[in-house]
Amino acid sequence: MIRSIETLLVDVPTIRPHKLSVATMRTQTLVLVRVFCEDGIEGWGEATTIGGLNYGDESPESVKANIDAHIAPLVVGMDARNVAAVMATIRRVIQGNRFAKCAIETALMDAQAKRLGIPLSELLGGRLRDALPVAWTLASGDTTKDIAEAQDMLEARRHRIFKLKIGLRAVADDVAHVLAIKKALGDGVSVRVDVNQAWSELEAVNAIAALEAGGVDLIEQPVRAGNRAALGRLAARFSVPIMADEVLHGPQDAFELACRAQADVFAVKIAQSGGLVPAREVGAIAQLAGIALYGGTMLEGAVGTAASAHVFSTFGELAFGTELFGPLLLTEEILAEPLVYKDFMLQVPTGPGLGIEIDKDKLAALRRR
Ligand SMILES: O=C(O)C[C@H]1C=CC(=O)O1
Ligand SMILES: [Mn+2]
Repeated sequence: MIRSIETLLVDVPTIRPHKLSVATMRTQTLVLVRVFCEDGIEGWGEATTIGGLNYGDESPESVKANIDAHIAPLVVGMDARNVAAVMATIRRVIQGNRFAKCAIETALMDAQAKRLGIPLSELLGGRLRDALPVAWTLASGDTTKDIAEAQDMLEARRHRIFKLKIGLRAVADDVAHVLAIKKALGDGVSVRVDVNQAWSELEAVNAIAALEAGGVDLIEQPVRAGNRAALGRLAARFSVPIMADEVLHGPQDAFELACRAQADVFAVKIAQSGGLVPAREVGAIAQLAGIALYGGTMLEGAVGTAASAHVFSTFGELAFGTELFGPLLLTEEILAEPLVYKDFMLQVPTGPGLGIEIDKDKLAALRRR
């Protein structure tokens, strides 16, 4: 039985300012959810977003308030061992709130997998890989600093895929910034851009032509999420793959984008999808439609990152790798044993549940009062 649900906000400074077209992050607010079950087992989930309400339509505070006031009272007392039934009730009764739903589903699945003594990935059909390629995002706002940062990552064998955050400056300046980085890093390194919806279709046409010619190998959400037709026209026009991110809020969007061939690649995010099972469904739709997969992040900490890793480990095809570097952007570690990043990959945890152990003293010291 689900005995109680606790929600925590944890503000952690980032290692440097992280500049997106929609926000400059200096701290990240982790939204953590802990489900206590009658049998003594507890599960953890996460509903972290980016930049308050700058990125998505749920904020850390709204997630906490809505879980505390609406979701927890709905499910306390239900059978914790029947995760599907609990989630079906939540999805029937609660509108929207995809991040909150994801955190609850993660915590319930963490608890259930611990109960069964298996890694969470095995509740989702089973893993096909034990390690995932991990991109790093260059977003210091400064070309020279970004190049130096990328070179350090290459040398440390931590990342060899780089995603550049653009869309804040004039288009020509952004293009020059990207091409300078691509030139400095060379052919063996994958350079991609994430525009976070900042361009008009016309700006996108001109910029993508230059980026494609310069060897950039992926263009993420160049135009606003509401303009799916423009995304589809860009996907048809260019050979460099166009990736859907903000437009993709779960299986229904995945289905519609796939039907209209409006993206070449899906950035699958567990929270944006509304949970771990819906994220698996987004992956299944992509695979049926011949759309390539990328494992995305909302810059979650260790809990959401581990949960994402379990989901992405079940994907048969993951052509563009992942960007599960969230914990590495933070100045504080909240796990007793950090997640393992080595040889350009994140190791998918192998222990029961999420396979992580929270440092509770650390959390107690960091949580918002
Ligand atoms: O993809 C996004 O839009 C959000 C996020 C992912 C990596 C990063 O730096 O920001
Ligand atoms: Mn993105």
